[in-house]
Amino acid sequence: MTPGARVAAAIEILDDVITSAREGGAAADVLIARYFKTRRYAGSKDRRAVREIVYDCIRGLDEIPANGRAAIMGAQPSDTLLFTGDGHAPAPVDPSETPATRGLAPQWLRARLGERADADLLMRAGIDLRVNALKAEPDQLLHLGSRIDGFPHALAGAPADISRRPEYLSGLVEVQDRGSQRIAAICAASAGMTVVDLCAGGGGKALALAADMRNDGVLLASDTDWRRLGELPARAERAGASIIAPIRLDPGAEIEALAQWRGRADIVLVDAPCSGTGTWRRNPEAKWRLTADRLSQLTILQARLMHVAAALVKPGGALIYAVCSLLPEEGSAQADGFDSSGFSEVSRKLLTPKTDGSDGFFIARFEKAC
Ligand SMILES: C[S@@+](CC[C@H](N)C(=O)[O-])C[C@H]1O[C@@H](n2cnc3c(N)ncnc32)[C@H](O)[C@@H]1O
Repeated sequence: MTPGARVAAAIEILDDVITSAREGGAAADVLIARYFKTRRYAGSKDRRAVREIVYDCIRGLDEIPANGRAAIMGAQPSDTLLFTGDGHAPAPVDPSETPATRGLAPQWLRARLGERADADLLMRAGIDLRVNALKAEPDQLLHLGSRIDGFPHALAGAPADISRRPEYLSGLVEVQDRGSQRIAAICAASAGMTVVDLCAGGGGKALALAADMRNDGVLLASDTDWRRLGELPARAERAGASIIAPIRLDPGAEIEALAQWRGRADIVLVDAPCSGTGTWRRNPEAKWRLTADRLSQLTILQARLMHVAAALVKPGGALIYAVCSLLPEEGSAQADGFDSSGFSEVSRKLLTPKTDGSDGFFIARFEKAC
């Protein structure tokens, strides 16, 4: 592909990314893969170059742009020189066209993030691994990454093809951001406990908890997204995690499904559904998908799930609340508003890409009086 053809391809993909962000469609990664599936003439260098243009545009613009051309004109003005109309290059710029504006995120979100609206939120992230303590020790796997101070199971800088490597396929390592590993550490699960991972999704944290429990005890992994939960058994098998019991929930009827565990859990993790503002390094277009309405629905759900979780904790047990968000309404305000009687907050932590090299997370631990 010529440089002009690459930019034209990026424009087409950006048009799709923009429509998809407006309509709640597929993520940018999926759209890029879909685009190239039907364009076999594009080599790996072309794909990489186009992908980079697309992501640089998404990272570099504040509000959702009018279209792909405006995105390139705003974020990569030098590429506008390739708008020549020759061959497969984009048509020349029309004087009526306005470039999109550069910036971190839409204005309303920047205002809510306040001082946390930092460029590091959108920097490219490396791949962190969690060494699966059920099967291996970090020192055996230093060829896959380097150790990170303060994260006993983590390796940083894993190769991009990690999911095809034998160490991954045989469950010695999981791909897991160090921030997620910190959440599991704050849970402090250990052998023999009863642990509930209330919002388990595909089980990333549940697998870390199973390793901390040394496969001894009861570990319930529940979620309302049955498809995501359905990924867990195969992942657990690969990791050798034998104590995870998936539980399908229906929204609004979580307590009923978990009734037999009321007041019995040593630890309940609420890895709550959230805006994902802490994961923009990996999904930068999420900044264009979030609306104030969606955010307020999420905060209502988060508060309700903390309430559900509180009912499951036994005297002397703990509730850990976590979100991959840096918005105060999903983090500190939720912790401040949690008023279940008998609980007291024992720690809270904000992880950010800038200070911790992790995705952005808010994590609070509450303990129930004995
Ligand atoms: C941040 S994700 C969890 C990620 C997961 N813990 C992991 O480590 O991979 C939040 C999850 O909450 C789930 N969720 C949404 N509403 C829920 C509800 N009412 N009860 C339980 N889980 C819910 C979503 O389906 C989603 O999987």
